[in-house]
Amino acid sequence: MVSIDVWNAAVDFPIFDAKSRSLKKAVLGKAGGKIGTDSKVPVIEALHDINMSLGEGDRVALVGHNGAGKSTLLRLLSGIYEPTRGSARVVGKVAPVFDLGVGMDPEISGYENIIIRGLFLGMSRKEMEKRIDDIAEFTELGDYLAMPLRTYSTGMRVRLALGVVTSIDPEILILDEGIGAVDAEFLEKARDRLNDLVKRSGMLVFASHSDEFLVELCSTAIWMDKGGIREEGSLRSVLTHYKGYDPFKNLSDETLARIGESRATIGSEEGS
Ligand SMILES: Nc1ncnc2c1ncn2[C@@H]1O[C@H](COP(=O)(O)OP(=O)(O)OP(=O)(O)O)[C@@H](O)[C@H]1O
Repeated sequence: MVSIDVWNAAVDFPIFDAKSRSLKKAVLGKAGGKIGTDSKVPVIEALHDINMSLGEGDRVALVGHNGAGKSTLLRLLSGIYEPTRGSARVVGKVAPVFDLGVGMDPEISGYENIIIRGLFLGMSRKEMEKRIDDIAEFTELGDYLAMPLRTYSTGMRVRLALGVVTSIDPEILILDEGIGAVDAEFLEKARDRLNDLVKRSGMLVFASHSDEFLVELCSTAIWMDKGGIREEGSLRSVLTHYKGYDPFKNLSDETLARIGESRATIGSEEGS
């Protein structure tokens, strides 16, 4: 069973080369965490007072303005950052997907990169070798897979990376929104694979600004604001409060049917 528990966690970034004199006059902007100037070195409070408890089957969306702390929280949950204060316990193997291109080498072939990227995401070489034909077919890259990655266009790299990411069996899948950058046509093709990936994984935490993606993949949401958790609950109600309107109302009938939602207002849920 997978689980993530976070108790009163905070993540600070001390900034050693900032001009603290001008910082003291600054007012708190809309984007970004609080910049503390009490100590000699200015400190960005990227996260504060984070408490959360996630379990098997959770599909959690992280939403919030630029600089609200979504990526920092994902890195905390992946074990890349240690909390400055408080603690975090993660049970399960984490596959962090922050940047589809991370872990790829321009000098080796597409085939070799498939294996390397799979290893980076916690798979074994044998497991990746079993999947390689399926990934190759999905990418539609043909003979290019034998060429060095540096000969690929950006879109071709994304196809390869998405092929690998959607082939793994993660216990805990941590996704940052880079995936939104993929072209629409290929995304349509990747959608079912992404959905299968999420179904196979024990837990998903996904930060994105794209409603379309969030409604496809997530059921609950956490709204991050200035480094803290402002609201948590069902995806539909949190998105409605965050956006000021119900984004589910704009979805096509086909999408609503696929995710098992109705066009009805969320009034009843609000009252519960
Ligand atoms: N490595 C770092 N060094 C210093 N400050 C950082 C670092 N990473 C993030 N921050 C700060 O932490 C705060 C939260 O940033 P974070 O990247 O987590 O936000 P986000 O919600 O993911 O934003 P976006 O939607 O723009 O990607 C911001 O104020 C940012 O300036």
